[in-house]
Amino acid sequence: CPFAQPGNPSPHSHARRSPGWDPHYNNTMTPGQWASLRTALSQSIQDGYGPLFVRLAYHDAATAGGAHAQQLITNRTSFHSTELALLDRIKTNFPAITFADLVSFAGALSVSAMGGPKINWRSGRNDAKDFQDAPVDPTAPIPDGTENVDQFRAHFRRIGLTSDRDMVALMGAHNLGNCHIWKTGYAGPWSSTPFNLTNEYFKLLQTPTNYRIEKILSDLGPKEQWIDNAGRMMLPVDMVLTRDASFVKIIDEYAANQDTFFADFASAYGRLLEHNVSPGLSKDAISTDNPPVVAAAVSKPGTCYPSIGSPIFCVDIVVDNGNDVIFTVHTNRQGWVGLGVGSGSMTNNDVIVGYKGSSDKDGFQTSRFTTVQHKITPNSKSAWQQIPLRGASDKPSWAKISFSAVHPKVISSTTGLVGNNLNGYVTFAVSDFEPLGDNNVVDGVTTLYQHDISAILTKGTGGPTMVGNDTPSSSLSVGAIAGIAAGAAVVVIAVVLAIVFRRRALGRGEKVPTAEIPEPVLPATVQQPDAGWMKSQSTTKSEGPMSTGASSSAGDSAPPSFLPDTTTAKSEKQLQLFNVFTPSSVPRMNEKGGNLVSIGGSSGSTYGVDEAAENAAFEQQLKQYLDGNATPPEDPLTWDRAASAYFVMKNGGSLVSATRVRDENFIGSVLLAPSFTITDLLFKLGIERTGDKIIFENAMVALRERAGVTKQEPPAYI
Ligand code: HEM
Repeated sequence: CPFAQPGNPSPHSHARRSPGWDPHYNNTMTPGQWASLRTALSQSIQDGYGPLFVRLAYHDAATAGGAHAQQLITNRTSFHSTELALLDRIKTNFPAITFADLVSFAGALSVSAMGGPKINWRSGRNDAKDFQDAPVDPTAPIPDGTENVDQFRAHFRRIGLTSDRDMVALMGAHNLGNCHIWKTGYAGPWSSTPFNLTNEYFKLLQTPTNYRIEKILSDLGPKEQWIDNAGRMMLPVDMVLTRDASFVKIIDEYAANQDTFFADFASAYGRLLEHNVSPGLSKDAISTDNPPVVAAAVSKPGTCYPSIGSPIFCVDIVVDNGNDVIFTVHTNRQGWVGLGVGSGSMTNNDVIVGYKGSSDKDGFQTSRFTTVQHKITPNSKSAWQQIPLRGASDKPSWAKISFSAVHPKVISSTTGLVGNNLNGYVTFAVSDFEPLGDNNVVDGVTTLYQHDISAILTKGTGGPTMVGNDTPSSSLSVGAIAGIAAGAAVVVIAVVLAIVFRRRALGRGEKVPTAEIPEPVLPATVQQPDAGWMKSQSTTKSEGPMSTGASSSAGDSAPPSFLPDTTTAKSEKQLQLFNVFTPSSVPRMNEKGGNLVSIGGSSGSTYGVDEAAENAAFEQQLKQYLDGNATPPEDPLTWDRAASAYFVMKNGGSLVSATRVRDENFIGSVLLAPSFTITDLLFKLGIERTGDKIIFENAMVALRERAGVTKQEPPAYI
């Protein structure tokens, strides 16, 4: 029996194979089809799927021996759902390939496409029909990252990789990709180049003392990972490698010589992908050449800070309609953001960084959905805005915040910037310092960056130059920023942006006094729509294209206090949420119905049920709304319990799996409100740049087409 291999934890599964099992798969793909498949996959890899494919192929091989892991394939709600859904789609164009081969080939191709070695790859994997049909126990556990040395070795031995070299080399795949807090409770990338395979992972493992424990809270429970100053992480299991003399020797070897790592990786990954594969494998290797250029995916956007390492935040600066300079910050951190804008004489008082515990849970306290546009008025010397970042730690953690300042031509009365003779700089500062409770105090800045403002104005963006760097508990103050800027002997607009990490989420190993983290105020019961409130919101004038009504313009005025957790605060949050879907500036879709908001089409997992029926039901409902024959649910609070759309919003991270977003019935919520760009929405809904984003984007475009809504999209932010 080809499957009765030593270490197979469930040899009896062979006996349960259904009669239709044909271990001898005849590949009927033509060379031309292989070439087209490479092109199709390359495109997806370029879009960021590479790490997902590498991991998927590993899990498939590790659980079902390359015979199509039914655990993964049939369970479309698994955390591999994004990439599986994509492969599903690709597969329809390549009926001659088995899904097992497709999964495996995608992994192999991704390795070389992302700068890694060529994998010697052969086709011939069979598709199992169901769990029983899979030759290896498909319920074999996938390691979760907390394994000790013995468990780690045992895992690899079980899948036929017995040497320490194999194991260490394979772990080098963690140079790629990210941990996703909503999938595993861990967060962040291991390396500075998550879309390029290099030996950086091993170099980093050579100095484990650069890492400190980071506590992360999410719905998946408290986790501990390791993090360095650049925001790169290591799982506990990665660190295990540094605690075994034999592993350490190999780490040193790979760190010193990338070629050695590549050779060993190619060998080990190649064998892994053939683990337990029947003798039906073709003799000829299929080329895994044709590597696409993925560098673009890595370098976008060019304004991420720090410029190497895990992006702590990325800033887009665009000149909008000639009047505003809009700073948009994408951050993968939670907490609060403070922004100060002023002339060269900024003082601590000009920059307010606030800290008021944001919700650790889903709910209206989270501002994931908040896009704040802050306008700096012509005569203001300084202004500020503080924004609660999305507190929910169970979602992909990118948030987007926009600030806008009036064009420096206008600001010139206070800054001295005149006309197009703009040779100033915009200075950014990133901080992970901790402000003092609710006191809104700036007490440290870690990293400074400058933007050449003339580049911003003439080209729409300026490349960042790092001008200062300090340790996390830096003594550099905002005053120091102004000093550095002034020292550059140029007229300066200092934009100080401080990101305050919520201590509870990014514990830095310290316990947080509970007093600093007020619990979220969540509605105890479903609130009924408040007709009066709705009415008043719908007449609110929007301040700008990205305004949610949550913005404030400040001038030199004293900063308002933080929103208390009162009814007012709650209604403010409601407003923010509401505006996500029905910005008041948007013309009504039709006379009766207003803008389409959330559609509570389906809830729970939609995959595996009758998709066609669900889609039909959705269409029906959509039509009703558009025709004005039904009114969409108005109060966002009611979406909580009612709608799957709400899942996206409320439980977004944990439930935004591709399974859900791929189905148009699910995303009806997103709409028909043309003022929202898809890009905006992706951030609001917590959808990351890789798989989910693409699927979601496509689905939204399709939906819009059907609804006849046209909207020009700005270039993608990330
Ligand atoms: C004991 C062994 C291993 C453990 C415990 C482990 C654990 C993990 C965990 C917890 C994640 C984060 C998933 C997420 O949050 O999205 C991850 C990601 C990843 N793993 Fe592993 N892993 C192991 C071995 C491997 C191997 C052998 C490979 C491939 C050769 C691999 C490739 C990857 C890749 C590419 C990612 C990033 C995926 C993405 O960007 O979504 N891992 N791994």
